[in-house]
Amino acid sequence: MSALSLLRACRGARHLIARPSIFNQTLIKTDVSAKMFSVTPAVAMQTPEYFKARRGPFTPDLFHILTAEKQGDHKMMASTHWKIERILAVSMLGILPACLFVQGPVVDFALSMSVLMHGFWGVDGVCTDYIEKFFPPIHFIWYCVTIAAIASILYFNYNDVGVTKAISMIWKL
Ligand code: HEM
Repeated sequence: MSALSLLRACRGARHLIARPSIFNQTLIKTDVSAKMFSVTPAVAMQTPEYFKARRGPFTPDLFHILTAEKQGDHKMMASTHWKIERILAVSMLGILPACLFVQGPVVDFALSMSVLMHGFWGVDGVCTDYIEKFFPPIHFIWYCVTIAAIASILYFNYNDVGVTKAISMIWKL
């Protein structure tokens, strides 16, 4: 019964697609309401400069000069970086379940590095998109945290049971 009602509702909505004039009217209405509720230039001017979206061109700061960013001297194309991130994410689909069945130094290393690098790039992107503007040293802090995490996990893998064994030990508790 409910399926029938849904079909009827869809049939009723078909005229919306068949009659573009409906959309024109909607557009006109939207335009009117946009004018009614639009922010007046006086109010817009009150928005502090600091909170406005940055569109560039950017003045390179020390961090970008050191990393040769934004000077036409990129070490890697952004698209190549994007592809590497996705290849890693897809390979994690195999690495994570593999840890359930195989344990040892190779899997320990693969699991640690893939999760760390994936997490690093993920949070780094979040920092660039949302935090850097309000707190510029965030990348420096995040790099330090990541280096410390990599050093700690490698130390644990070489000098202790390794991450896969540790996870299975915790699981057995
Ligand atoms: C097999 C497991 C996983 C797969 C296939 C996967 C896949 C992905 C993909 C494709 C993205 C990019 C999304 C986008 O750009 O819109 C992403 C983002 C992210 N992932 Fe994973 N991921 C996995 C596990 C993990 C784990 C274990 C962590 C934690 C260390 C993690 C942390 C993140 C973070 C922080 C982001 C960025 C989120 C954002 O941009 O809002 N992921 N993941």
